[in-house]
Amino acid sequence: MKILVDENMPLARELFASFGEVLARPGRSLTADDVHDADVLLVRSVTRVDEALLAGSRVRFVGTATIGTDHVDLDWLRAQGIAFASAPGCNAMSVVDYVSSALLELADRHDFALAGRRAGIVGLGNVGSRLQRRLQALGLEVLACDPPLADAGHTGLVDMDAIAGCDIVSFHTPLLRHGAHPSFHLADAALLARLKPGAILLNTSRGAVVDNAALLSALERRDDLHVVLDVWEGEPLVDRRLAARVELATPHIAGYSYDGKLRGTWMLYEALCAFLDQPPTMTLASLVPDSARRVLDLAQLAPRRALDLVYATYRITDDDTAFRATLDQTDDIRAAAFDRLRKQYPLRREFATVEIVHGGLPATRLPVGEAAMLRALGFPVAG
Ligand SMILES: NC(=O)c1ccc[n+]([C@@H]2O[C@H](COP(=O)([O-])OP(=O)(O)OC[C@H]3O[C@@H](n4cnc5c(N)ncnc54)[C@H](O)[C@@H]3O)[C@@H](O)[C@H]2O)c1
Ligand SMILES: O=C(O)[C@H](O)[C@H](O)COP(=O)(O)O
Repeated sequence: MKILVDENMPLARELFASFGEVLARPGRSLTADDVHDADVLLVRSVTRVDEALLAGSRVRFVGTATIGTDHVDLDWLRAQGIAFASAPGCNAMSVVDYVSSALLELADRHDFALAGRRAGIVGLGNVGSRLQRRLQALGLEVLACDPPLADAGHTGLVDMDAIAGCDIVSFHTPLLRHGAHPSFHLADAALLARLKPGAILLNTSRGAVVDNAALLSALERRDDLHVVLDVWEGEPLVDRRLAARVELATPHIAGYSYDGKLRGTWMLYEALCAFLDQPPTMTLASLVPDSARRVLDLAQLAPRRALDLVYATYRITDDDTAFRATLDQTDDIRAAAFDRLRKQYPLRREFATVEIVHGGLPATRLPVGEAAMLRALGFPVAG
């Protein structure tokens, strides 16, 4: 059996070699020629999977090691009887860690407290629901808008009018161009105009959920919005005028924790085992190498504010700085740099996996306030 995988998928050889020959290729430039004699195709979000790629090929199973599936023509796969699997929730905590870091950074920069602010989450699925819990733990009031969930009878949700009036608005919907609740350009000129002065807008979903041209024109007219963008219309080529006006700009790496990427590959391994009716012979925990272990030593941190605790683990400003350094290059070089930053992304562990110690020893009997702060941020603290 021939298994073609995106080269940006950690531990794919280790996981799939028992099924057959594993070939790794750059996902963005995969062609029908690369794919035609593969039996299994495993991609990430940068490969458009449709009739043009697969017609006439041997592929019987397609997996995407991502949450989003907007790059896959699911109807066509279904019509062809090609099995499909994605990785729902694989990197949701990574996005929550990213958004937490962004908000703590902006609160520090502009000297305001997050507690007591009102956050509006658009899309209360795997990411949104986990983010809701994190923000509530940090003392924010959280409203959520999710019309498909409301249609299904979920209560306590609000509409976009209520979201527009929040201090923080964060998008976590799939990119849907059709259907009852399309999300394409959900943040359009009208919604952007309704955001209150000082509002924080974050998009970590898909670039086109926010109308990028409308956002640029809003930011050219008003300087009272704080914007954090991880996803962009036209990736890998980003509008640099927009990037220049955004406070934190990153190259689609919110979900790029090591845990999130590995979990994505793992979920496809489980799905392929089920498809082939074979029991899994490995465990996810056994795949994490010792070199990926990350320790946060509280004795080496002073002061120990929430931002310091987070930055000892993940510093969003490093991603922002590295991305901005590429923006004055020619279009070709910038687009290549967007993909290179993602391919060579430094190892980042999710807060929940970091070992908390004090002076090298397991951290027991932490001051109550400190333990509560660590817990609210998602670090593994007992109690
Ligand atoms: N930047 C990144 O690295 C990164 C990482 C993970 C996910 N994502 C993106 O974030 C999206 C959300 O991830 P998820 O795991 O929470 O997905 P999910 O499918 O678990 O949840 C999406 C939620 O959005 C809701 N929704 C759908 N249309 C809506 C609309 N028009 N308005 C409001 N809500 C709507 C759905 O009902 C669902 O509850 C993914 O589809 C993916 O595109 C990006
Ligand atoms: O949908 C997802 O899971 C995320 O957007 C994911 O982080 C995308 O990463 P990529 O597939 O582009 O490597």
